[in-house]
Amino acid sequence: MLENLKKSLEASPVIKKGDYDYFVNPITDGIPEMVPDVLRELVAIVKDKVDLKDIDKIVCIEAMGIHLATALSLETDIPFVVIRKREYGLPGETSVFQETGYSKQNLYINFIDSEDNIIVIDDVVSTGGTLVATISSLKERGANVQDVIAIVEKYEGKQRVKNETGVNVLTLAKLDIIDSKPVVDILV
Ligand SMILES: O=P(O)(O)OC[C@H]1O[C@H](OP(=O)(O)OP(=O)(O)O)[C@H](O)[C@@H]1O
Ligand code: HPA
Repeated sequence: MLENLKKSLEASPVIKKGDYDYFVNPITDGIPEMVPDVLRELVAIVKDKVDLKDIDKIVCIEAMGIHLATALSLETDIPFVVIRKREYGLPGETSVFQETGYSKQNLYINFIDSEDNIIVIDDVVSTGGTLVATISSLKERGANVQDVIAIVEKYEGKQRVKNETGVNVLTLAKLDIIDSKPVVDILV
C-alpha cells in the first residue's frame, strides 16, 4: 500500500534551511506537482482509520494542511477551519507561538468553539513544535481534539507530541534524512 507515496517521498530533494535538512515534496510543499491519485489514496486511508461520524470540524494549519483538509472535507462533507499565520483581531481569536526546526512565528485560531469535536490534519510532524503548540491551544479553547493526523513523521516529533499533549498522532509514513537523502518507511 502507498507505493506511490513511498516513491514520491524517496524522490524528494533535500535542501538546507540553516542546519535543518528540509525535504521538498508535493504533500509538504506542492512541489513538484501533486498527483490526484496520491491525494485520494491518503484521504481514503484517513477515512478508514479515523472515526469521523461525530466530527464537527476538520482543523488544518496554514499552509500545507489546507489541501489535505480540502480533500478530506470534499469526501466527508465535514467543514474545515484553517489556523492562519495572519492575525484578524476577531472576537475570540487566540494566538499560538509556533516553532519548527527552521522558523518561529505566531499562528491565529478563530471559529473553534468549546463544544467542537475536531480532528487536526497537517502534512508533517518533525520537531513536533507546531502540533504541541496548536493541540495545547485548541484544548485550552475547550475543543475536544479527537484525532490528529500528520501524513509524514520525521525525526522524533511524534513522540514529543505524545509526551507533551498525551495525543497519539496518526502518521502514514516515517521519513528520516540520512546523508542528505530521504529514507522512507510506510506505516499503514
Ligand atoms: O513538527 P514541526 O517541526 O513543527 O514541523 C511541522 C510544521 O512545519 C511545516 O509548517 P511551516 O510553518 O513550514 O509552514 P508551511 O505549511 O507553510 O510550509 C509543516 O507544514 C508543519 O506545520
Ligand atoms: N519538509 C517539508 N515540510 C516540513 C519539513 C521538511 O523537511 N519539516 C517540517 N515541515
